[in-house]
Amino acid sequence: MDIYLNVIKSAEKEFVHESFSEEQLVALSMDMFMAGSETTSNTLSFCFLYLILYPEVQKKAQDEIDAVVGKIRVPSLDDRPKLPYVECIVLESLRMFSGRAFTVPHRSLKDTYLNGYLIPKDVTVIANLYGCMLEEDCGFEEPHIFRPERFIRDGKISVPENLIPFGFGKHRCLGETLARANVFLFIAAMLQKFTFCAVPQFPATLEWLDGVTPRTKPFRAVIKRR
Ligand code: HEM
Repeated sequence: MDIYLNVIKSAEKEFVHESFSEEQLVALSMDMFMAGSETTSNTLSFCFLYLILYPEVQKKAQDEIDAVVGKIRVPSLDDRPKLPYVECIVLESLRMFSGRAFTVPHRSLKDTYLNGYLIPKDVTVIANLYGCMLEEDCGFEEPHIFRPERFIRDGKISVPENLIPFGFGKHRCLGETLARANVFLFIAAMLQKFTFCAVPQFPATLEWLDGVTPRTKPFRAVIKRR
């Protein structure tokens, strides 16, 4: 923001591209809020829906948080390397959210061959994230099961190359670091203090809604203080 404002101010002194204007800055700020808030909150909705449906995952994360952080101080980003299971819940939640989506549309700038297929100039190109992360033969074993352990190999976190919840290439999501940190802190802080349980009269289902980004259908939970 500061850099952008400085560039606008310097326009009086030197040539600056016309797209640097206050109007453009407002539009960009809106883009950041829209791209950042809905995606992060919908990832968290999928996360908590799955945690209710998979209580054993929740218990394992709580055991890890209790052992590393304890119950008094709030988890911080410094705890991240010591909470690999929570980190894997973040990855699995991103897979479940983004795996129900497509990337934003792009345009091919010139005739391009990809795996022998011609993609002509000026064609709209959209990557199918569902095909990469949730479809039956996408490379993840039993892709519809919420299984954070799938990312642990020989005791270490190992991320397969088709886990691409933030897209890939030049226009890969620029908010990835912020989003992953936020989702991690939210999950760790919530599970440290609360347990999320299903409500027998209103069983949660994996039905979801399409929109700008995918979201869960509203569901109920009993939240118990630990
Ligand atoms: C869990 C959270 C998030 C997910 C899953 C996510 C996912 C994505 C995906 C899939 C794309 C499209 C990439 C492509 O077309 O190849 C994208 C683009 C983008 N994201 Fe995110 N995003 C998240 C959070 C954020 C946050 C927090 C911000 C900003 C603070 C943000 C800003 C953007 C912007 C500006 C683009 C367009 C990038 C470009 O076209 O160059 N995102 N995001």
